[in-house]
Amino acid sequence: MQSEKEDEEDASPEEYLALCSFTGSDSDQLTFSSGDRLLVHVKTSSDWWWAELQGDKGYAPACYLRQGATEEVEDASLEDPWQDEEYFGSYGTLRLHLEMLSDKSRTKAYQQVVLSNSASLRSKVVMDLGCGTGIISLFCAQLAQPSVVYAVEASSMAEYTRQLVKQNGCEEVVTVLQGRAEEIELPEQVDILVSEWMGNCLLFEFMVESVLLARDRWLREGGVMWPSSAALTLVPCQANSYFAENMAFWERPYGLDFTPLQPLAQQEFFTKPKFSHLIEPDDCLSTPCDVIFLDMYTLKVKDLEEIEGQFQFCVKKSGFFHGFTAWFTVYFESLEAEGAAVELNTGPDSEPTHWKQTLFMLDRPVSVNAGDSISGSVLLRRNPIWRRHMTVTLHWKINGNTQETDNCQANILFSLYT
Ligand SMILES: N=C(N)NCC[C@H]1O[C@@H](n2cnc3c(N)ncnc32)[C@H](O)[C@@H]1O
Repeated sequence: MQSEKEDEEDASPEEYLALCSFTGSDSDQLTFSSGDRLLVHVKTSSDWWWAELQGDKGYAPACYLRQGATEEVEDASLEDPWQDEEYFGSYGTLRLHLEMLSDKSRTKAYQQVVLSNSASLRSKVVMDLGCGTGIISLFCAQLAQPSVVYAVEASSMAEYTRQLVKQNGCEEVVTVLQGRAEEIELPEQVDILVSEWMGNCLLFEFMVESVLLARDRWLREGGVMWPSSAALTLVPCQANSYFAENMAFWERPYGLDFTPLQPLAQQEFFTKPKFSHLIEPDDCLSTPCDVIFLDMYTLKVKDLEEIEGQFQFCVKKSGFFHGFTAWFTVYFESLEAEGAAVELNTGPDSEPTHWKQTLFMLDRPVSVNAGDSISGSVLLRRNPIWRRHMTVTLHWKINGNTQETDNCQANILFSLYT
């Protein structure tokens, strides 16, 4: 591999600054510290570059590198690391709100939460964080009798939300406040903090940070968080059609041999997550398992920097191990002592949601047999500069139960940003 890269290397490599430390997870990945200056020889893909540090060469994650001198990094901090203009700009138009409102599983789950707790919501003070068009606040006013709902929305959608509240006769109960939840002032503490904050792989967008800051500032002692907890679920899976469409395709297109393009296809298509993947239950090679659990009462903002979960899967049927699929479930505890929780499960056994699932492909498929074990860990690491982004690193190892399965292991790193 190194020799291939060497003859691809351009004459004038570019100098990049490491914005944070990275530990390479196998022989062809570089390890470097924040502040190191790397020479980038080949930008092999949008996510991985072939670089050099003090004579060592290997792949480096592009999102960790920034071109130019140190003062540029200070400039980076002057740029908005939350990219709020773009982020809240996107929520100022209807496209994303239409997608969320059209998602019946998601929206009806919140409606069910309000409905099944309507008696206990009487006279309560509610905060709907990131209310968007105000749908959850309108459910509260329509299906229960809270004393007030503070509907907080940072984007320009807030002015329309006010109109919707009036249009639906809820202005007595619902007060719309435009601003970031962590910056606005409320006249009182709240009994319930409800929010629909989940992004791809649960955490992408990191709106959850705003929810935690608002919890610490506005949720009264003994108040309720909706969702109350969240779980990220993982399963090793086959992805035959995705693999066929993006890799096998190059075997004999129109009777020609295009296989020299397969390494390019692997880099271009399989080194980034596939959002909105719909896994068939049959594609699961094992029983899915929750690898990360978040308690919304105890979770702290600093915990979000790195969240790690372990897994151990027993392969239940032979097939091709193409990758891992991830999804999440959030739970809404009942306001009544013995009441049943409501859950919103975005996995393959539930009605599809707009999040669907996320597929992480291996560099190359491994054939596995029933009884083999796939163990390892998943690490969600928040981007130290771009605060709505994160990387997902999957370390995995196969212990074959039979001679046929070659015992192998690898680590794959993915960057989650649009
Ligand atoms: N992944 C999601 N559920 N995104 C929903 C995001 C909704 O919450 C709004 N929002 C996100 N963060 C905040 C915040 N800190 N303060 C107020 N509104 C917010 C955003 O404008 C959009 O209407």
